[in-house]
Order: sequence, then C-alpha cells, then structure tokens
Amino acid sequence: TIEMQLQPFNILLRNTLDQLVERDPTRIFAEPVSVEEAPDYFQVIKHPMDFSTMRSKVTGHEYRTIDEFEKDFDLVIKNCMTYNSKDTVFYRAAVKLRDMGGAVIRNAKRIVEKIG
Ligand SMILES: CC(=O)c1c[nH]c2ccccc12
Repeated sequence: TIEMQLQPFNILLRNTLDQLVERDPTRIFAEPVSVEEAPDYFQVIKHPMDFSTMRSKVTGHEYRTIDEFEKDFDLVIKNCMTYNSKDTVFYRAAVKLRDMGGAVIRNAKRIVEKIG
C-alpha cells in the first residue's frame, strides 16, 4: 500500500530530524518561541517554525518530499537570523546549525534518491 512506501520515508525524516536536533545542544530551536520570551516576535516573524513542530509534522505525514522538510529547516534558521541581531548567541547558533545541518540534509537527499 502507499502507506508502506510512506513509512520508510517518514522514518528517514525522523532520523534526519534527530540528527538536526543533536546539532542544537543548547536547544535554542527545540520549541516554538513564546510571546512571553519575545513580546514582539510575532510582529516580526510571520511563519514561526521549530523542531518540535517539525516532529509533529513528520508524525502527521505532512512532508511528502524532502524539499518540503528542508523548507521548514530553512525557516527555523531564517527566522532566527531575522529576529536576532548579528552579535547575538542566537544568531551565531543559527549560522552554525545552517552549516552543520546542511550536510545532514544533503546526505538524507542522497539516501532518498537511492531508495527512490
Ligand atoms: C530561536 C529564537 O529566535 C529564540 C529562541 N528562544 C528565544 C527567546 C527570545 C527570543 C528569540 C528566541
């Protein structure tokens, strides 16, 4: 059934997400930014995204392609580099995660192409 084919893909996405989460040891990107932490956050950031939301979307089969998954990862990074100024720990963590996470996603794409 189509469900069977989707299952291995979802396991790959979950594993890829686990690798991205490992590269955020201070868990800056683990949960949604709350309005208590940053009262103006939702005036600045129109499409919030975080790793817990991505995990729910994987579980809910909301990613049909790895590009859709990568788009949310890019959103996590872009939001952080938009809201936080360059000289902050948060901004620098986003730059680091972008560079390290990029390799994780490129590898996942190679595997998806292989399974195909
Ligand atoms: C990822 C990110 O931008 C943040 C993660 N935690 C925060 C707390 C206040 C403002 C921003 C953030």
